[in-house]
Amino acid sequence: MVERRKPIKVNEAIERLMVYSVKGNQEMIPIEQSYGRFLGEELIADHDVPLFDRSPYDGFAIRSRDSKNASRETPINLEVIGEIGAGSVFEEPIGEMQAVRIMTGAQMPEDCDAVVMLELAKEFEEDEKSYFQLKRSFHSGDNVSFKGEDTREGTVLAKKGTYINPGVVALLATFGYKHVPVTKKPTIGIIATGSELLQIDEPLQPGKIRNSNAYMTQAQIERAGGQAIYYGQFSDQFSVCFEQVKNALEKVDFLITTGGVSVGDYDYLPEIYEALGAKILFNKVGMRPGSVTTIAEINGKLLFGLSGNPSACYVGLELFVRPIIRTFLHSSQPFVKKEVAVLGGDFPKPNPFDRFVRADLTYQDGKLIATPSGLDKSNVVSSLASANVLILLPGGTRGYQKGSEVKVLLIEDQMGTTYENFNRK
Ligand SMILES: Nc1nc2c(c(=O)[nH]1)N[C@H]1C(S)=C(S)[C@@H](COP(=O)(O)OP(=O)(O)OC[C@H]3O[C@@H](n4cnc5c(N)ncnc54)[C@H](O)[C@@H]3O)O[C@H]1N2
Ligand code: MOO
Ligand SMILES: [Mg+2]
Repeated sequence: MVERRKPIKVNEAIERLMVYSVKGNQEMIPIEQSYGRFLGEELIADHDVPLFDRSPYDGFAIRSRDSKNASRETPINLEVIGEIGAGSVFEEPIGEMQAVRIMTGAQMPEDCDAVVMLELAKEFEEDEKSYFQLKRSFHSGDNVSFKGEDTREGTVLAKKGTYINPGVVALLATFGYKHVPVTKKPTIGIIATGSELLQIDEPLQPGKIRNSNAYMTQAQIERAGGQAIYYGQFSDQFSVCFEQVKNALEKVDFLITTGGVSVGDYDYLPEIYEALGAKILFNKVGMRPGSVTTIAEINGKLLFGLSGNPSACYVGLELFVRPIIRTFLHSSQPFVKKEVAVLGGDFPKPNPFDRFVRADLTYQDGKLIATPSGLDKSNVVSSLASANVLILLPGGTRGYQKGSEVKVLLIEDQMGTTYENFNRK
């Protein structure tokens, strides 16, 4: 008699799993390699930015009070006594009706408090001295970029666990991080099981398929911020797979297997968990695809038994492995971001389980439109390539019509969300 498994809800599965999430340690890496990593420490401004008042324009630094009476009818002439390019400092005193030619980014001379753009100054020479004519008055602070206006010393600019995007890289450079503290990537082993699997470069043979899951999961792990270690593909033999799983488990932070997790004659993963003495957290989830996703724990280490079916494997990884990777990286938003979209095509298939439909998200007239990206079967691989979201269709309905409001999971987004937001109905 085949084993009857009792499905649990997706959120219940996530909650059981997250009990075993762990957080990683820090390492220092060169800033050039920091893009796409996760901050290992809070980023706090240790000085004001800018550190000095500076000119935001090419122009003339003036003492605003000298311009008080300037107007179209009564223009004034200011003498230009020097010039400063960005990176230089003008230290001489500036007297009444005097100005300094100043370039964008240069530090304001101490005696000046406003900048006249070059376009407003009519320059001329007289008695070998330089002057410009000005036809309007300026207030103190006009056209000055002030010390600390960008950010103040002591401000927390990014939390530990923040995804390092190019903007964060700019901040790191601004504060002198030649080396950046990041969290070490978790190592995630991958083992593909299946006697039908061909190596990627083998010619096709009757009854056999190429192993796509191994490479797909490597890419997904990298997108999530982990370090994938591929341990190879193995035929459906208990002893071979058991040894591989046992050995790989010792070397990695988490282990993924694909295939062999259902109730078939050659699905050996359940026996392997038993032989290892691992605790099964769940072996059936009320979702499609990926209902067979099985997660076990041994000595605090998680073993992700993902389905062999490519789409089920893909969804299982995004829902269960990704938050574990992101939590390891100290992200406070480890879950896939959820948004509201309009369903771009009918989805008539009724389903008792929650369904995660591969879909393509586009923008039309200010709305997000999510359109299923191909055949919605768990063993399908072609609908994955153009999928940038998973449409979440709650179970227990007779299907969904085009135009319905649906929730979508943004699998290409890097910012993520909290469990509370992810779980919100
Ligand atoms: N009697 C039942 N049969 C099945 C059930 C069930 O509840 N009762 N569940 C079905 C569901 S749902 C899924 S999903 C699959 C899960 O199967 P397994 O996780 O055990 O995976 P396999 O049997 O090894 O393979 C399934 C499928 O995927 C292909 N595959 C496997 N590995 C790869 C790979 N690395 N790259 C590409 N494709 C792969 C494999 O050839 C099979 O076609 O079970 C259902 N059956
Ligand atoms: O795990 Mo299966 O994908 O529900 O078809
Ligand atoms: Mg199977």
